[in-house]
Amino acid sequence: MSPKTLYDKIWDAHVAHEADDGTCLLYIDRHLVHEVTSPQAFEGLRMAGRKVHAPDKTIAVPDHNVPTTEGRENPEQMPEDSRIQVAALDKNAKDFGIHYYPVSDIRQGIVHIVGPEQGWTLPGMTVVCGDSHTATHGAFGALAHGIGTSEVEHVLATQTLIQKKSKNMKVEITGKLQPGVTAKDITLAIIGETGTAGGTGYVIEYCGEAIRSLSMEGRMTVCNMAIEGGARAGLIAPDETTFEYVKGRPHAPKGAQWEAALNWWKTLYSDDDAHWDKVITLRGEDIAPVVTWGTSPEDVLPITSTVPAPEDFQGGKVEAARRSLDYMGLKPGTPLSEIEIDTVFIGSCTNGRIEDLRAAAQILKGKKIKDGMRAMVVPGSGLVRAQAEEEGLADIFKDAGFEWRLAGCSMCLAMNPDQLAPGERCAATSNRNFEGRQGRGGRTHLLSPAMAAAAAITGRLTDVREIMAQQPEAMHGDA
Ligand SMILES: CC(C)[C@H](C(=O)O)[C@@H](O)C(=O)O
Ligand code: SF4
Repeated sequence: MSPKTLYDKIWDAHVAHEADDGTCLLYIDRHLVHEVTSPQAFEGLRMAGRKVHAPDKTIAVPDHNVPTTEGRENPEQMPEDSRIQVAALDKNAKDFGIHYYPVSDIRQGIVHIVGPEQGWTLPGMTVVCGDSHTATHGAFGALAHGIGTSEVEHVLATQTLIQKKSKNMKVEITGKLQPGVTAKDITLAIIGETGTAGGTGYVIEYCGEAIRSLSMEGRMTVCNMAIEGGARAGLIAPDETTFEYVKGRPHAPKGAQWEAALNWWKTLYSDDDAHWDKVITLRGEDIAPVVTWGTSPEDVLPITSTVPAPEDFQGGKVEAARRSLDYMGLKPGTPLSEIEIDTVFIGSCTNGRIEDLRAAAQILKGKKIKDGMRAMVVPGSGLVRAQAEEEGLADIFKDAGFEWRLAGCSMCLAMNPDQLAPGERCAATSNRNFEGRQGRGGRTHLLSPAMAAAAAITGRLTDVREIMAQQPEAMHGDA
């Protein structure tokens, strides 16, 4: 048998039919659904008089539009278009008999946090959702990617998807990370290296010692941004860390089925002599805590750098940088650590998990946010929120001056009441920083939860290691 990559193995295990031109019909194991990209798909089924083919493999949760303040069960809290989408999901979930976590359910949250948390996402699966950050689930060694609304309808109706195979790309992060450097810094640093188009046409497998040593939360952060690097999906081969995380989750296999699943999962790795179409290697030791300065995730630099000048770039990027700097209101040569911010957002499917909250709280413990700062923590799910309360993290945030919100996409995108006003500048743990992403005229700097916490304290983009130096015990933490 010829050697295969992990992607090849999962792909081959799911091909139901292959046409002469290489187009395949793939079987889909899990279909995640949210309120924004599903209404027309369900409407299509209704019009055709069809059912959902595999309701037991279809999981829905409202997340993008929902307010994150108390009392949100009251539909009056939402603008009309959001209210219509959430009400449609409520009705569709009931009418079509799919799994559903309404806002009143403690398990509600961002779809990419809920899926893994509930054990819906498992190694070796194909996972799709009408959402580009479905890549997150690749952290389990699942082939996971976003689909469009017409494909949502196709998967609902048939539990299959028409796909062409992508090429194989390996991104290896060798060695160990320096203190203060996190999964978010890794994933931003990779995009800084490859650009937002570097992964176009590929499925990326992340590997190497620095990736292996990440928790599942960290691995999800890395895979979450595969799409920002242009890739179809990101993958990490499952290992003991994965199995440990999955074991005992509500929808994970149990007993003899667990043993059988584990036997298969242990075969899910890229063979030594597998063929790679593209390989990128970074040294873990070389990665610094980073922030973005522009309006693309590839506009990333170590926090110790200065704002670049358009002339530092070549080709089309010169004009793009000029426009970015103009929109961001930044002057070339300004130290990044002198950029003042007025808003801090900790949350999103990139960094809204328990470990992210722990990392931020570790920096904030016993400290206050800068006067006048608007700072919010939006846990990725109701269960993350409950756990953070139990661990005392919520109190650390609240004592520091943060708002402690209910779960949802929130300020990651401006589709709900949590938005930036024009000209406001936000340190955000989310994954996109394009113009208007967090509100019209809003300015976004992407960074890790620990870096966001540091910025909240000082009121400017800040090297988290400065704060860590004042609290020596943190230097040895894994945050
Ligand atoms: C609304 C949804 C379709 C969108 C996506 O696909 O990514 C959103 O989640 C985002 O992050 O921009
Ligand atoms: S948290 Fe942000 S990136 Fe993630 S699904 Fe929601 S809007 Fe998209």
